[in-house]
Amino acid sequence: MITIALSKGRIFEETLPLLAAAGVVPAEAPESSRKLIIGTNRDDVRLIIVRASDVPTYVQYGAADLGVAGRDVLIEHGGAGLYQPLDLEIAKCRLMVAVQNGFDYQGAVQQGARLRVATKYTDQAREHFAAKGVHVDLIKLYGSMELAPLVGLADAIVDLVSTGGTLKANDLVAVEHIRDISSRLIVNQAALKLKEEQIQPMIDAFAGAIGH
Ligand SMILES: Nc1ncnc2c1ncn2[C@@H]1O[C@H](COP(=O)(O)OP(=O)(O)OP(=O)(O)O)[C@@H](O)[C@H]1O
Ligand SMILES: O=P(O)(O)OC[C@H]1O[C@H](OP(=O)(O)OP(=O)(O)O)[C@H](O)[C@@H]1O
Repeated sequence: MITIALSKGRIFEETLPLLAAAGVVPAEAPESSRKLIIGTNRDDVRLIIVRASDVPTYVQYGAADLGVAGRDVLIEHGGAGLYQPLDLEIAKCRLMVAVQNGFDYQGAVQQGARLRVATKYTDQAREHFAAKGVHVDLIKLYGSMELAPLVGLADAIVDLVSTGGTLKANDLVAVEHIRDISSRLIVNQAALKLKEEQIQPMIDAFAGAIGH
């Protein structure tokens, strides 16, 4: 049995065509089912539905053989025990620093001000500001980062931006680009050795589907 860990929403939807290329069709959609283990048309393949940030953990410990996770999540996780054979070029976005319209970010940085930064991505934020020599107090949040500057919780946020619609709707502007993000196929290193005959063809099918 091969177990693939996916999160609901964009990762599940954007992985569907890649699964199809490997001959795998889920028996149901996670949005319309409360089931966390979803069968497929193949007796030897099942999907488990977990939080996006939990996908690397399930694969690291071998509870799933394969998974799909954003680079944002993989960097925070650290990548221990994971083989990352493919950038799937799905769920593309950018990790950025943003502030409320009118906040003089460059001025604050030049004056050496200590900034309060709210984010879910504390490791990447810490590294980014340390490299710039900017002093920050990091405030860990788990979602809706865009709210923090509006209610005085933070001067800036570090969050994902795709269309820019969420920033715009909340009167925020992006001031720095940290990195481009896309999702990767991740594989448990031990599982790849033990189940190579089943897993390698799946990696090859995914690679073919994205034109590699
Ligand atoms: N607006 C976006 N456009 C494109 N890709 C995105 C966007 N937002 C997030 N992503 C990517 O998709 C991945 C999954 O995002 P999703 O919104 O499904 O989970 P999440 O809500 O960030 O995670 P969790 O449920 O663990 O809090 C992210 O890790 C990121 O790599
Ligand atoms: O630039 P945009 O196209 O507006 O996308 C950016 C938004 O997308 C992500 O949230 P998501 O839609 O995943 O919501 P969630 O994190 O609350 O699930 C991210 O955290 C931003 O809030």
